[in-house]
Amino acid sequence: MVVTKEKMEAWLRRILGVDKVKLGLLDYIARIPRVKDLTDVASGTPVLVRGDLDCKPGAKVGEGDIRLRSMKETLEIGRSRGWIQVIFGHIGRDPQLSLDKVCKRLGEILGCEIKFISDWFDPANLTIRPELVEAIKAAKPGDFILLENTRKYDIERVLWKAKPADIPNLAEKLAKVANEFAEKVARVYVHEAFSAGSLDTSSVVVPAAMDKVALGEYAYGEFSGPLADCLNAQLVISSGLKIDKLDDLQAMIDRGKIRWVFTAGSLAMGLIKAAYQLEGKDFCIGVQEDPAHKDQPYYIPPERVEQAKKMIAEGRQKGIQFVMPVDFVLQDGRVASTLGPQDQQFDVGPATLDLFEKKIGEFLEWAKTLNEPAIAFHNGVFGKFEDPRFEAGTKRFMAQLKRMKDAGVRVYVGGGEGGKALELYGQPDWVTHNFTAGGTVLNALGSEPVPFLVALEMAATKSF
Ligand SMILES: Nc1ncnc2c1ncn2[C@@H]1O[C@H](COP(=O)(O)OP(=O)(O)OP(=O)(O)O)[C@@H](O)[C@H]1O
Ligand SMILES: O=C(O)[C@H](O)COP(=O)(O)O
Repeated sequence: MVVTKEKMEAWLRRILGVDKVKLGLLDYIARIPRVKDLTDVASGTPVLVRGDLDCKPGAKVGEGDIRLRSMKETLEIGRSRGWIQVIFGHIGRDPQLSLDKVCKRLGEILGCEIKFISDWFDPANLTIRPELVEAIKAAKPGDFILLENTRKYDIERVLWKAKPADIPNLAEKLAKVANEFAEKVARVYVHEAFSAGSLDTSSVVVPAAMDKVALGEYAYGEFSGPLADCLNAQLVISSGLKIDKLDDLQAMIDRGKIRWVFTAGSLAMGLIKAAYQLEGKDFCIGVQEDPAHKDQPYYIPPERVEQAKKMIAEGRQKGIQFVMPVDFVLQDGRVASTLGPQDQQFDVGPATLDLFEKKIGEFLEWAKTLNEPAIAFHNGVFGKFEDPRFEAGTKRFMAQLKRMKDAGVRVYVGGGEGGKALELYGQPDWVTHNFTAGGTVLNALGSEPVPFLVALEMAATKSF
């Protein structure tokens, strides 16, 4: 389908959330076909696969390549059907980063040579280079081609900071890019990049021009299995650096199942301040509330404290327990239960961990009263854990995940930094499932839809 500028404007309004459609995660999953459903795509057909390539393969297969292995089932389905699969995707945020090592490792996983195209796009004319067109022509059924880092080209990143007012300017260029892919690369598109939650052109624009789209088997399995289960979590541990995770927490609470909220990390300071203010008192959160730090990721503006107050007040009325830190490790390593205006917290203190352990015990008692296993979702880290001075909170709490799992709770870790912490301080079997993505998981459970699901749903239902 050729995408006009007007169609692309409508498409971008949905992608950027200007036009909203109220769909839940399960609606998206029901409306998007799976790769298994593409039974009428003939052998020899080129198929674009948006891959989960953002990883650092270690010395041998199995090391640092879980995202590549997660694509195997989908790629094998395509190979068995004789498709010519053109895999593309990003690595990191630096446009200079190369996928050459990823290409080699993917070849090892699939047991074949993968043709690597290092320069496949002409950014001056927004066209696909002849090298790629020739490579597709020369490919045999079942072959794989892998394209260099999509973020090498500026057009991949134009939507990251786009505002609604930019849509008319961007629509023509992005329509051209989508049409180039459909004309010169493939008209069938498979998304097997569970972690690609950003507004990359490859995953949120290219599907617009495709005749057929589908979700890969791994992505489908993650959404319809563990993520669908997390929608019913009764306990959430919301931690990390940035206060905007409050929106996601609110969305989880609004779904109505949450009964216990544990919070830690720098974002918890906003909730602590809010809880004090609800009692007519105040609590200094140090530099995190100092407007001189307003450009820092840990800054908590007054409106976020107001938002937290409303969340706590309404939540308590519904019977939700909010469990918050009571002591902190400060910038110089001091442990304190209060902060001065120049202080910054970088970890929770030992009294907090004692409190959290006691409260997990209470949760487990409460969970025994349910007719089915309880569900817990853990996101983020309790402090700046990469620095050994501030790792104790994140490290010690990992044992509570195991404790819950051992007691029969289904325990999920939302990838990202929390997932890294589990790998560092725990064992994979301490939890029911550790997601291979952070941002996508929070989007799926939180306040904003997953951008690539919005794109795939529009492309599948031709509703734009
Ligand atoms: N006081 C703090 N509390 C929590 N994290 C902090 C703090 N200070 C610095 N950080 C750092 O911020 C990062 C975590 O931030 P954040 O939770 O926003 O990350 P994320 O990548 O979104 O994580 P996730 O994907 O698990 O949600 C970690 O690298 C952590 O070390
Ligand atoms: O590592 C990730 O979480 C994904 O590859 C997404 O990366 P991004 O946050 O750079 O879009």
